[in-house]
Formats: sequence, structure tokens, C-alpha cells
Amino acid sequence: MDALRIVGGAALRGVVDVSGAKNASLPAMAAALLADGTSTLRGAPDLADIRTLATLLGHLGVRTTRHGNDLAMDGSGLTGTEAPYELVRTMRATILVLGPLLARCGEAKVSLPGGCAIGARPVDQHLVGLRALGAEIGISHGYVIARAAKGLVGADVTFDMQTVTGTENIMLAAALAKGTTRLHNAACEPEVVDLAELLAKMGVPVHGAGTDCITIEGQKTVSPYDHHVVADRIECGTLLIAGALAGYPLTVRGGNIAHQESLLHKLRTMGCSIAVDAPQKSITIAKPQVVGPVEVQTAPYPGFPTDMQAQLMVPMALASGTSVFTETIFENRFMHVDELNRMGANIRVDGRTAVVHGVKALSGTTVMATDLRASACLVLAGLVAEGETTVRRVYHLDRGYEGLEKKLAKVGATIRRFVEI
Ligand SMILES: CC(=O)N[C@H]1[C@@H](OP(=O)(O)OP(=O)(O)OC[C@H]2O[C@@H](n3ccc(=O)[nH]c3=O)[C@H](O)[C@@H]2O)O[C@H](CO)[C@@H](O)[C@@H]1O
Ligand SMILES: C=C(OP(=O)(O)O)C(=O)O
Repeated sequence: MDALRIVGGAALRGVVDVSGAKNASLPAMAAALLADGTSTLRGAPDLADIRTLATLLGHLGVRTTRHGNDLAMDGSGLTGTEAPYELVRTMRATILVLGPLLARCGEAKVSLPGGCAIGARPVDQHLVGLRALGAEIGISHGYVIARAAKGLVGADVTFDMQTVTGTENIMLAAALAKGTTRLHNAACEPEVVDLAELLAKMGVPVHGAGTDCITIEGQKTVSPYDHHVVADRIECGTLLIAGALAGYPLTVRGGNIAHQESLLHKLRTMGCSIAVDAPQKSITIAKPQVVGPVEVQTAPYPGFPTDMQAQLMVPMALASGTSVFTETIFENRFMHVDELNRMGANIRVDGRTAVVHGVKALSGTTVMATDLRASACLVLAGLVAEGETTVRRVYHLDRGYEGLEKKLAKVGATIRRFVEI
């Protein structure tokens, strides 16, 4: 199994580039199921979740080929409608094939998905939405079994809570539904906006993406797309925190600056000096003399992303006072805390709140990654810890980051991958 060894204390200098967004590429790949022809997704990061979804598309008859960072997916080969457990167990976003399969084929059987173990993560809202569009849905032996023999029909759908993949799944299904679908209390995340832009390229008018009310005008058939995926705001944020911890200074290039607003606000509050060059899409950040404490609550976009909670906890752990982090999205997303405490942090978790008492230094040791963003947090901690840190189980990291250790090494980090026997 791969692990990462990091020697803490190296200064990070220079420019590091942001890849395309995992969480926008995955719904984009699912959208390729809708069209009879080859869709092209440009800028898709080369990481495990993308490969997993490509394998699943292949199982359904949609061959995916990669040319550099571009993916070509041929939807004309679609033959299967079943997504088996073995292919969906590692990631949540595999549920995104449900909407398009049902819409195009009139049936789908999709195993309930896996993904990061950060909370209960039901898919009831996906099913509520598809039922509203006329699908008959049952759950049997861990599979969602859905049918819409006469096709889906546009409808009003009101979500109980804002769900990112739930919104995306219903948008994908509504693209081939008869008539108009209106999503109320829809997710406003940039990945949803990116999907709306992609659907428009397929010939599906979508209005209101980025607000909590989205309208999709369903079509009889749709065209394949050619789309460049939006930049990964979570990778961008992770690199910015690397800069806040060890930047002398570090420039993070290629992210969408508007998508970083909530993080930049908190980093400035903590004392980081940050220079934004909007035309160049670059943000330059330097490690402050003293990191100040801060209070943060995760929230749906444009609030502070839950996917950045673990990473921001590293500078909090080294702040000159007590910070408070409240996690409102997932009930079990503090699993990195025990490992940070093993590195000398002083963090106490009480329910959904983590109270982070800043310490002078972290010390390197062997730590275990438990999920994707927790792994990124431990890598960041290793960059500033005294001595050597070994991060085990980096397959979690590899799910969602394109060569993170290579990017960090290029700007000065002492970090190396090795295989543990
Ligand atoms: C592949 C992908 O894009 N993953 C992201 C997506 O996950 P994902 O789409 O799974 O997260 P959701 O936005 O659906 O979850 C938000 C909240 O709604 C709840 N919920 C959701 C659906 C449902 O049917 N019922 C229900 O109760 C969830 O348990 C959670 O408490 O958004 C999360 C929140 O920004 C991110 O952490 C994940 O990185
Ligand atoms: C939680 C994440 O992924 P998933 O939803 O696939 O578990 C993530 O990208 O941080």
C-alpha cells in the first residue's frame, strides 16, 4: 500500500497549478450517458474517482478514453442499465448514473453508493426527485431499482435540504424528461453551475443555476458535449492552506477566485497576507508571523465548504489562541482530529464542534488517513511538523487529488511516496 513520507519545515516558494474539479468532472461524465455520440470533457483530473467512474461507464457500454487531461466518452455504445456494488462501493458520485440511465433507458438498477465515511449520507432526496418525475422506485438487496417505462415527465421538486449530487442527479434526469422541471431548495455549488453550462451545450436550456431555484427544459434527445471543466476549488483551497502554513510566498494559479471567497476571508482573519491577481487567476499567499485564532462554521455554498474543514484545522492547531470549528453538513467528519492530536495538537470534539487550542508546534509521527480530505489535512500537518511524518492509506488522497505530492515537491516540499510492505 502506498504511503507518503514528509520532512516538515521546508519553505514553499513558486507557482503551483490547480487541476480541474473532481466533483464537477464526475457529474459531467454521467451526463455523457444522456447522448448518442462522443462527449469530450476537457481538463479532467487524472485521479482514482475519475478512473472508477470511467470503469463504471465502460461496464454500461460507454467507452472512455483519456488523451492527457481530456476524456472522450462514447454514449452511442450504452447497453447496460445496472451499476453493480463492486464498481460503486468506493465513491459516492456513482449514484449520478441513476438519473441519466433512467431518463435515457427507462430503467436503472444502481447499488447504493459508498464514498467517504463522514456521516450517514442517505440518497432519499435523489429518490424523491426521481419519483416526482414519474419514476417507480424500490430498494432491494442494497440496490435502487427504478423504472419509467413511458419516460420521465418534468415536475416541481422541492428538496428537504440542499444536496449537491441530489440536485445534479435530478438535473441530469430532467434533461430528457418531457417538459419543464423546477428544482426548489437546489444546491448552489459551482459544480452545479458547471453542470448547467454543460447541459446547455447539450441543447438543454437550464435557468437559475447558482441560485436555489433551477429550471430545466427537458428535450427528446440531446447532443454530445465538448466542455472544459471548472477548476477544483477544494484542491485550490488545500494548496492555499499549504501557502498559509509554509509559503514564502506561494502562488496558487488557475483557480476560480470567486469560489475561494469564504476561505480567503478566514485566512485573512488568521493573519495571512494574500494578493489576488484576478486576470491571471492567481492567488499569492505567505505564512504569517503569528497565526490568529478564528471561528468557522461549514455551510452550503457560498458558505465555508465542509470539504475544507479538515485542512483549515491545521493552521488552527498552530494558532496563537483558541479556534472553534462547527461542522453542520456531516455528523462524522472529525476523524482527522485524533491523528492531529497524536502529532501534538490540542483539539477537543464535542458533537459537531471542535475546539482547537493552538499549540506552538506539531511533531511528526506515523498517521493514518481515514478519508479524502482527512488525508489532505495530514499531508498539510506533515509539511509543518517537526521531523518526519508518514501518512498511511493514501489511497484516500488519490481518490481526489491529482499528484498532490508532486505539486508540493515542485514548490519545495520534502515529500516522497513509497510502497509499504
Ligand atoms: C461527489 C461530490 O460532489 N461530493 C460532494 C457532495 O456530496 P453529496 O452530494 O453526497 O453531499 P450532499 O450535498 O448530498 O449532502 C448534504 C447533506 O444532505 C444530506 N442528504 C443528502 C442527500 C440525500 O438524499 N439525503 C440527505 O439527507 C447529507 O447526509 C448531508 O448531510 O457535496 C458534499 C457537501 O458539499 C461534499 O462534501 C462532497 O464532496
Ligand atoms: C467527500 C468527498 O467525496 P465523496 O462525496 O465522493 O465521498 C469529497 O470530495 O471531499
